Amino acid sequence: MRCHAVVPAAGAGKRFGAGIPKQYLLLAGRSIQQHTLDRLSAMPELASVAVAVAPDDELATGLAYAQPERLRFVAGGRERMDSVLAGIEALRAAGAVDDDWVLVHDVARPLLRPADVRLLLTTLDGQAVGGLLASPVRDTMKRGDASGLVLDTVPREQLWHALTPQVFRLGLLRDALLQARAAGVLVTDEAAAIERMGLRPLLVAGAADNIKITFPDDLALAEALLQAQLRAGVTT
Ligand SMILES: Nc1ccn([C@@H]2O[C@H](COP(=O)(O)OP(=O)(O)OP(=O)(O)O)[C@@H](O)[C@H]2O)c(=O)n1
Ligand SMILES: C[C@](O)(CO)[C@H](O)COP(=O)(O)O
Repeated sequence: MRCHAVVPAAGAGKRFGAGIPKQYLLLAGRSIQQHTLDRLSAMPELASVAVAVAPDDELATGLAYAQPERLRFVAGGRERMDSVLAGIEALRAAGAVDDDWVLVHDVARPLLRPADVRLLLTTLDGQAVGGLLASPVRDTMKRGDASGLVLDTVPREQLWHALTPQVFRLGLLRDALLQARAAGVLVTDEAAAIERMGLRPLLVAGAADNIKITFPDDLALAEALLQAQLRAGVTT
């Protein structure tokens, strides 16, 4: 299966509130962005890597990456789905075709295990629709109202945390995202756009340490998880 990667990396990190986009914060001495892009570009299973950065981003191309020749930086968009579409268009302009697979992975998830990428790609090879890494919900889930009072308890059986990568055929994903955008629907992951078409992506259980750095306390957690990954030898 010929597979390319798109890395949405154009976010502002508002929930983190660092004053700079969170992907440029340091994790064990290197930026979150460098960790994520180095892990993806080291994977021969990925034919190319398109990175969608903010149009006014002046940091991305000045950083030292392990394999910079594998990275193609393009201007992202106002929403995550716009950035993913921009990455897809860049892949198409470089020769990718509708039947190729595209793997979409958040730059804010630097602890992605290469073994999980291989598991996802192997599991999906031969699948019709595509799918995503996910992690089963462990806690009891509550829905709260605006004042923080419990509205109800959400049955957690068959509930998953959607992670990334999410992998679909390039043409199908492009159509799905364009249709969602045309309908004014803001999807927060690629699978939701595919689901809008009446299709059912496959959930593939991945490591729970594939966290998305979103809030300040996620950075210390990521530091600890990275050290555990290094000790376990699961970063390559
Ligand atoms: N217009 C956007 C918005 C988000 N992203 C990317 O989508 C991923 C997941 O988004 P999120 O964690 O929400 O990142 P931010 O949008 O930066 O965070 P916030 O919502 O707190 O501003 C991130 O890698 C982010 O860089 C993107 O490429 N383009
Ligand atoms: C794609 C994603 O990481 C799956 O959980 C998530 O939807 C991104 O959401 P965000 O609001 O853009 O961080």
